[in-house]
Amino acid sequence: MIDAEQMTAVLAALPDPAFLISRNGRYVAIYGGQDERYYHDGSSLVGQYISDIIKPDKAAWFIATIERALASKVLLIEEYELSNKDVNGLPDEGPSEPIWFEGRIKALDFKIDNEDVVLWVASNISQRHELETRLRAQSDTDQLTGLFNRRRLKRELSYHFNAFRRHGYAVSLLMFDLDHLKLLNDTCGHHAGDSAIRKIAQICTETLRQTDITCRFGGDEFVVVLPHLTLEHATVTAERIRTSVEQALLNTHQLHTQENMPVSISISIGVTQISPQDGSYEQALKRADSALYQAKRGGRNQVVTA
Ligand SMILES: Nc1nc2c(ncn2[C@@H]2O[C@H](COP(=O)(O)OP(=O)(O)OP(=O)(O)O)[C@@H](O)[C@H]2O)c(=O)[nH]1
Repeated sequence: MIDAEQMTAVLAALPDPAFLISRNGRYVAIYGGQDERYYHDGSSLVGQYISDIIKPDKAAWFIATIERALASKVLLIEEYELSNKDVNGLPDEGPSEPIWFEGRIKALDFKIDNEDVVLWVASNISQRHELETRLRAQSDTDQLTGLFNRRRLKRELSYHFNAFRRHGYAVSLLMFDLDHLKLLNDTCGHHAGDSAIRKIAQICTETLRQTDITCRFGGDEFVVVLPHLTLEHATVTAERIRTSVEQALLNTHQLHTQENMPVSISISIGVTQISPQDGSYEQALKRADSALYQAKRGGRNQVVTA
């Protein structure tokens, strides 16, 4: 049988810190979590109250989570970020960066010092969290340009379409496509085509606001979502992008049509605004696509509004 002394040693050896915390946020006890590569020594917390040592917004979340665990009696699993700078009195020894924790919180079915208590095990998941963040960013990003990809565009469009319906703010869309990219590829090679695509992405990033959402829709097609921009202003923005591209790519390559007419790389743009008649964002996208088609038919290197 394990004796009391051994039990104390077992609790001290727990790889992750395990806190006993009362309903009103008092640290009743702490066991384990003694590896300074992963954790700060929390022994100074015992007897102190969360509300006295943790910043108010985070403290409120801890107390609400404890209440939830006590009310539900089920195991709660929560992810949160905490730095030793967020907690008064913790030593500097330990990780220098904020830590991402997975908290596993369970109500105990007995009281300590006449108070309801939860067991809160806090595991350092910073490495896993960083990997997840990186993978999520990669799965949303177009590799050639670093812009958002089509998958992320759908999420953004869905969000702004719903926000438009709820709050009624203007949301405009640009859809544009390079002119004569096939000719550029065929004449100067695929690398030249790639670098034209990248240049256009760079112009968008430099021209647009941080809150605008630029995506490579596929191939040589791009979509930009412009929240809080009316059709009129979106058209001005589209024209600005078109002229910037025209100036940046003018005469960069000697291209000629089959009829030996000189051509330069430019973009054609369709512009539209989400309207109350749209049943889905796809309808607005289709409208932008039709406007883009009109721009191509009208001779390319132009903006058409729908
Ligand atoms: N270099 C390069 N070319 C691409 C990429 N994605 C698509 N393309 C090429 O872009 C061309 C797009 O086709 P279109 O839009 O019909 O051709 P276009 O010459 O731009 O003609 P217009 O749009 O009518 O002006 C195709 O030749 C594709 O192979 C890419 O990532 N890099």
